[in-house]
Amino acid sequence: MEAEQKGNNLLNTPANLSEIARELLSSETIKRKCKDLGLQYADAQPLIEEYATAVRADELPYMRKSVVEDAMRDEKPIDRFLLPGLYQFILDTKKDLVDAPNFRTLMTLSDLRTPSEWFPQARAMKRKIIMHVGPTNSGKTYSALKCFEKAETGAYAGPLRLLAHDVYEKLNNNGASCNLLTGEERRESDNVYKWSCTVEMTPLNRNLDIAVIDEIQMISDEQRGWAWTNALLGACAKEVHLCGEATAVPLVKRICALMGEEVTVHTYNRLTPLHIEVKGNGSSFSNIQPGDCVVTFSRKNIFAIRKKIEGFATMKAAVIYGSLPPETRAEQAKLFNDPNNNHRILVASDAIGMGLNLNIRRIVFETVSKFNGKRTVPLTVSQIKQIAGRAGRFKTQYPIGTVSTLHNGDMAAVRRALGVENPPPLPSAGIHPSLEQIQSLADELPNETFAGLLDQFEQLSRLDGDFFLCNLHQQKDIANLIQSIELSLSDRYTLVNAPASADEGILSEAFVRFATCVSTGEECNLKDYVTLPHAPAQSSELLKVLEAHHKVILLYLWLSYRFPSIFSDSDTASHLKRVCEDLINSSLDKLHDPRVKQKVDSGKSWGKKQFEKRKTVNINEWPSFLEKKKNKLLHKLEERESMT
Ligand SMILES: Nc1ncnc2c1ncn2[C@@H]1O[C@H](COP(=O)(O)OP(=O)(O)OP(=O)(O)O)[C@@H](O)[C@H]1O
Repeated sequence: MEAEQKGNNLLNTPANLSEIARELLSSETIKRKCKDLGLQYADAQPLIEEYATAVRADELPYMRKSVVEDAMRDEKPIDRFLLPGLYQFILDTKKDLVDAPNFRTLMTLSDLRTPSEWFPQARAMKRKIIMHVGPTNSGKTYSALKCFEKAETGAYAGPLRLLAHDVYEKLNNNGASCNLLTGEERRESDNVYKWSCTVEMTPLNRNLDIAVIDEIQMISDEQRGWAWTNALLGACAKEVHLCGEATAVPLVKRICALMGEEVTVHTYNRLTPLHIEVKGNGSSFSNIQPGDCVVTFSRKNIFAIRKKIEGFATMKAAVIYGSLPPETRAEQAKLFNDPNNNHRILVASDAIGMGLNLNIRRIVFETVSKFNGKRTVPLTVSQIKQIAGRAGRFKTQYPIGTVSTLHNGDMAAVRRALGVENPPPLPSAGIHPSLEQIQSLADELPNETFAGLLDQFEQLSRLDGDFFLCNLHQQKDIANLIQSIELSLSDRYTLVNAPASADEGILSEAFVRFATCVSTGEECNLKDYVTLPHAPAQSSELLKVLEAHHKVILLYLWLSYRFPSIFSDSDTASHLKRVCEDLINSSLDKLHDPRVKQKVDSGKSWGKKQFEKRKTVNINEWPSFLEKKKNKLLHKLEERESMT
């Protein structure tokens, strides 16, 4: 199915713009949609050609040539991508041809060309927009946070729970009281009017002195960009400070111009020098030294590289990757940063790019390409800069950063990327359907499933060139997963936007059960769904299971704030979260044990086999499963002893 999907994407993605008319004319989706509109295909063909010509000539404000080229580079199925623009084109040029009765209503409902009007409270204010832009380690966030600290009321919005916690703790330690607001956790005190939040949780309805929106370049993120767009458009603050890459400046200026707001830009330079080595490390880990961070992009590679490095060095290596809970990442960062600890080396993915203070002497890229979900592609200039920039942090043990690669042949790509002065500006900002928009669509299309409504929304939505509709794949997958469960539209909307994915076994199983509790209104006890083992995981596969349990616990906590009477046991959930994090930490430590590593790598470990079987075992059965396994091993030992 997945292969088929990939195949289709490639088939529907032309190599260059001159081929789009041909692609549109041969598209089954376009043929079907013309029929839905009551358009004879013979009438539609010349229109499609005219539309393709207008796109190529960059004449359509709602379908800019640069945005189409970006979509082609990302291998998006171009017929579906161009469809909303085609609707608009037909409506503008030949509306008499269209006779589908509810087409016009649907088009009005999915008119997303003026997102700034969605936030009237913010539009009624006179806001100052101040951008702090510069490379990693240039002190831009530091400056914005100083203003936040001094303000009476305000919000900091960051991309990660870890960052929100960091700012919350820093401010409270400095005597500037601050609340914490993330999807999974709220710590609020009376008479405290400053919030440190994850960006999705930014309090948009409060009048504030200041809002700091961190990592503003994420406004173009395919999945989460909408949260930055909403924060930028909707923050009711007298001063809105935006920190991030300079690539965001033109887009932010265009969006602010729509609102009649001026933007002041402060540019920062790196606070510490960044030295690029002359050649790579000859494909060998023998030269890895204290303070080095080896960067690679798969979890499997991270563990394999750690094993190799520990084979050469007497030191241990800490590890950081995306699916580790942020708390564990912070714990591993602490081990690495502590000069008195033996974890003097770090093996990490690009998860180090944001949110962690790391005392890195040298970044060593093990590879300069990364799998993008479809295929392996070279790292972008921005990715290389962001990762390399983590070396050499101001006022730390290593004030001069160094960058290198494992393989000599990769040095040229790194040198080239770091030499790019002005990477291409961001093309557009993400947006996301609101509950009200989906509700109106559902009123028009009462027989449509929720995933079908999202599909319709994607196909009908009309945007201008500065905005794009964020990827709704994850939401559609969850919507399909829970389609058979009876739920109100607003509960379904909440659930599909939960921070979870439908393709992770343990998590999706728990998701269905949680959604069932929402449907029946029955109280949900987390202990019925998560039973943690008593001992750390002994293989990286079992560690993965623990990571999945951590996600289930986080999902419960997230739901406990949306459906408090159903997911009411947040104390137990918080307790289990800590236990799970401790287990993950000690598992990472256990995996240093050479005996265990050997077993894992030969693929014959006790842990791996157990995991294979565990795929069909309910998580509640883990302890008894372990017990059975232990008895079996004891029995084998007894047998062996009796033979000798
Ligand atoms: N004026 C300053 N005085 C003391 N420390 C500073 C100052 N400016 C920056 N720093 C410290 O330097 C480090 C980098 O600053 P900051 O996090 O603001 O950089 P940044 O440009 O936002 O980079 P990143 O994207 O990596 O967060 C931080 O540890 C910060 O506390």
